Amino acid sequence: MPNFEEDDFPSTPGKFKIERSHHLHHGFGRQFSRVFSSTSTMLIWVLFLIALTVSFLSFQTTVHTGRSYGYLSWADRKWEREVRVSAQIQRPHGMSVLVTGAAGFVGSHVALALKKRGDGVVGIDNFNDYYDPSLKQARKAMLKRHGIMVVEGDINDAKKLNKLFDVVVFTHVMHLAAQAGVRYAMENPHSYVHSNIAGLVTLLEVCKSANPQPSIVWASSSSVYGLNDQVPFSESDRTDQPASLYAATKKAGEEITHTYNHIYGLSITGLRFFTVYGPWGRPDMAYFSFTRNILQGKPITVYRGKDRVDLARDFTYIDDIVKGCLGSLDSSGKSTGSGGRKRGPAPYRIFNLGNTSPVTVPNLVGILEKHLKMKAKKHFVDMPGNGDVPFTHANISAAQNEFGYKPTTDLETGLKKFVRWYLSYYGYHGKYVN
Ligand SMILES: O=C(O)[C@H]1O[C@H](OP(=O)(O)OP(=O)(O)OC[C@H]2O[C@@H](n3ccc(=O)[nH]c3=O)[C@H](O)[C@@H]2O)[C@H](O)[C@@H](O)[C@H]1O
Repeated sequence: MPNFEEDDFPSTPGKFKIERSHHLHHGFGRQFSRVFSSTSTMLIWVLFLIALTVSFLSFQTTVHTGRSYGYLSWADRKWEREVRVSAQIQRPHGMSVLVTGAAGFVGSHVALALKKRGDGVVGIDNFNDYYDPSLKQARKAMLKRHGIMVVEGDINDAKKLNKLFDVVVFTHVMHLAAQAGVRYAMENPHSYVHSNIAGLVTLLEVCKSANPQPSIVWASSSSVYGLNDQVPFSESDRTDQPASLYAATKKAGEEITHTYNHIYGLSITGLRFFTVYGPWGRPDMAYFSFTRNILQGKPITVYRGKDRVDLARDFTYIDDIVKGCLGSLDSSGKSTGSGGRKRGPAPYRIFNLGNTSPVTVPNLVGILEKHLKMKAKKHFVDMPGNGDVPFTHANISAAQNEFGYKPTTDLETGLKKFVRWYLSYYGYHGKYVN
């Protein structure tokens, strides 16, 4: 691994540098004022020290980026070669795609689908421990077997992102790295700001300065509809009443990407995913944790809405979502800017990617019981006021018209595939399941 793989980076940009120079100047300043009485001598020494500090810092930067003086270690070269190979396009008119969150659920599926059809793919993921990182490592290993490299790094790390853009001319960015989960936002609000706001801005800054600029497709969320009660949810419906901080950060993402489209000419497509599920899924989601608990004989908590009305979700199978992502990339149109300047208007699009047939949570449990051949121990509780919404239901006609999006997997079929994967992945033979 080259050094920059292990580098720390400030999550508040500039903070580290400011403190460092402050310390240097004050500490040395006090010492020298004792030694030199003449003001002019001291001034010369101060100037000399500033020059020395500046040249030292620029040398450090050179060593880290390996750019300005042609310095490149063997490890850097090997890493760059791996990145280039992973990004190689293997079909006519193919694309080279940077997939953020590539070790995540949707990211790993999209990366694989792109690679399989001959596109170049490089992934980046911070492998955080929001849920079991070993599942992320397993997805990474699976991608590696298919020739896809996943770089370990955070989207707040502009240096690492710039390095990737130096090595590869990315035509597209599929931005799926995010802090997911609706209810966890009450526990750890800052992680949502860190990834979904600050990380997004860092990524957009890098993309806007890239030459040529890539087209960007990114994951928004059905949760932006919040308390909207128009059914089914259309892209033109109200999205200014979020029910969770997660939803609010995704909505903010839609506004932020709009400004980058408007000012810099970046081509932007936001996809509002509706409760995506399937093999290699996220352990924090209901269908996944219910499966685990049912198999372990543990109770599950089923939330109920006002007046004991069942909650419902427009559960959408991963393969349908992948088709929607690829369709969005293929139809995204080009960014128009270069060198950080807009040259003309670029596409700005938002699409729902749902299944168009909501299913209640008790029905979801019933399907799982059938596939697992086991009964769930259900505890019904009133929906806590923690960001949940009573139902979701997508109108998908915009995506259908634009790139032929048409989901084909119902919940019964999709959960059967999920259960098969779950049992095989966790080696379940009637014993303890992790
Ligand atoms: O579409 C999205 O944009 C979001 O989809 C997903 O959120 P949700 O639709 O809330 O999925 P999920 O947690 O599986 O709960 C499903 C149902 O089970 C109910 N639920 C949940 C947990 C529980 O213990 N009991 C329960 O009844 C719960 O009340 C709900 O009715 C993603 O996680 C999120 O990251 C985001 O992408």
